Amino acid sequence: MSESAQKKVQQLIDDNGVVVFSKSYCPYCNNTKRLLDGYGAKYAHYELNQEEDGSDVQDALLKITGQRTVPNIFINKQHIGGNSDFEAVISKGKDGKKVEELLQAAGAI
Ligand SMILES: N[C@@H](CCC(=O)N[C@@H](CS)C(=O)NCC(=O)O)C(=O)O
Repeated sequence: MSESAQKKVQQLIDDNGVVVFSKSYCPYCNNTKRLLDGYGAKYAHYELNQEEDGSDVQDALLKITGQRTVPNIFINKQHIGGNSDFEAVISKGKDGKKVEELLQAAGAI
């Protein structure tokens, strides 16, 4: 597992209020982006199928989050999970906060 890929992942998480590790052809990823767009949220996305280090980054994500599938979503440096996890946050909130509050705290809206 590449140490630089792990650093890349951490940097993207640290530098962006919301980050979506994604694959451009993935319908779940597109749904997550559509939902974020619906809130008018700013987010970074890293398309693993379009980056040379995409498979190293995917391995790093597995190590860091225990999740290999995309989308792999972080809000305010907190791991959210995949699209279905994000949908659950939208309907139920997380740690007593609504999704809008989480996005606001992240500086995304
Ligand atoms: N339940 C997951 C499903 C995500 C999923 O199945 N993503 C596919 C791509 S569309 C995936 O990551 N496949 C493995 C891979 O691309 O390495 C979610 O809601 O995010």
